[in-house]
Amino acid sequence: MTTILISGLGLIGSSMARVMKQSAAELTLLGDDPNDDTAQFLLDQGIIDERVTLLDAANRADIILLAGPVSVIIKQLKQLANVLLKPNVLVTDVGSSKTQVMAAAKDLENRQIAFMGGHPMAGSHQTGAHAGRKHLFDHATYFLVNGTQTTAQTKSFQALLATADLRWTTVSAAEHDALVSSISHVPHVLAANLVNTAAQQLRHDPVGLSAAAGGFKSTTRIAASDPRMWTAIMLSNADVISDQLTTYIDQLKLIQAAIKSRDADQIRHFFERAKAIREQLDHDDSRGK
Ligand SMILES: NC(=O)C1=CN([C@@H]2O[C@H](COP(=O)(O)OP(=O)(O)OC[C@H]3O[C@@H](n4cnc5c(N)ncnc54)[C@H](O)[C@@H]3O)[C@@H](O)[C@H]2O)C=CC1
Ligand SMILES: O=C(O)C(=O)Cc1ccc(O)cc1
Repeated sequence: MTTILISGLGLIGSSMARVMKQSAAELTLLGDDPNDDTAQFLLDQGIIDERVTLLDAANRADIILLAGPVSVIIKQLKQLANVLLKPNVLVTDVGSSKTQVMAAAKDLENRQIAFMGGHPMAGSHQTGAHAGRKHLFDHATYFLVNGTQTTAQTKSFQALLATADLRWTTVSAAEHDALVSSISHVPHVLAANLVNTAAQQLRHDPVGLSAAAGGFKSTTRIAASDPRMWTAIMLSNADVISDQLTTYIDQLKLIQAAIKSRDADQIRHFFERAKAIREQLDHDDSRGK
């Protein structure tokens, strides 16, 4: 019997619980979340077996999965370094940035407790346990950042998520944070900025945003994500995101200059390049790469 303790039972934590419940292993799933409705909902659904608090129940767990906001994960890693744990426990997380998380795990690792950084590259702009589902992570990339875990611990964690058919990808924390800044963190800033800027420009227009077609809506879907979660992500990867925004602003100025000077070749080249790359992404997805 394997005992798993998940702290943070929102979209990601509850979806991880749902996937693990389908695994072949005999599991006891302990869940920690300050939200009473969330915990009761997951107990009623049979998704968790028992509601606990992280620090009280930590010594019962074979695997501890931290799935709260990044700021909470960082605090919890420091707290876990001061409580009694099973000697072979694996502590892991799902946070959207990794450098600060790996640094926060150092005290735990110094106590010979295994930690492995993790990040599933699937989710939604929705939050909370009701939005969670067992197919949320199907075929997604799942980043792992090696800490002090053994190969056997990595394999037993991967086996718990086998039904999701994940693309396991091991990277360093710095590689992870640069890559994910490009494909997730900066796009979130841009989506929110598109919405805020359009709303500001259209504030006196009686039709305004209500006329938006699918393009505006699909480009900005993620602007409806949880502001508190995204503030924690921004703060945890601030230098990388800020540097990439500088590059982004430089690129924006180049296309602005091309539009202003009516440079049709440069404008067309700009769109041709993006179209080819974007179509390749769809092509790769459809082939399950
Ligand atoms: N939303 C997404 O699409 C993805 C999010 N992530 C990461 O997963 C983590 C969770 O995100 P979501 O599930 O989307 O957020 P969520 O808002 O749906 O869930 C977070 C949960 O953590 C709980 N929580 C807050 N403080 C806590 C504490 N002190 N102790 C225990 N639980 C606490 C909340 O009550 C809530 O149920 C974040 O670190 C996020 O960066 C990773 C991949 C995708
Ligand atoms: O809603 C979407 O499409 C996302 O991009 C979800 C997401 C949010 C945060 C992550 O760290 C990873 C994935």
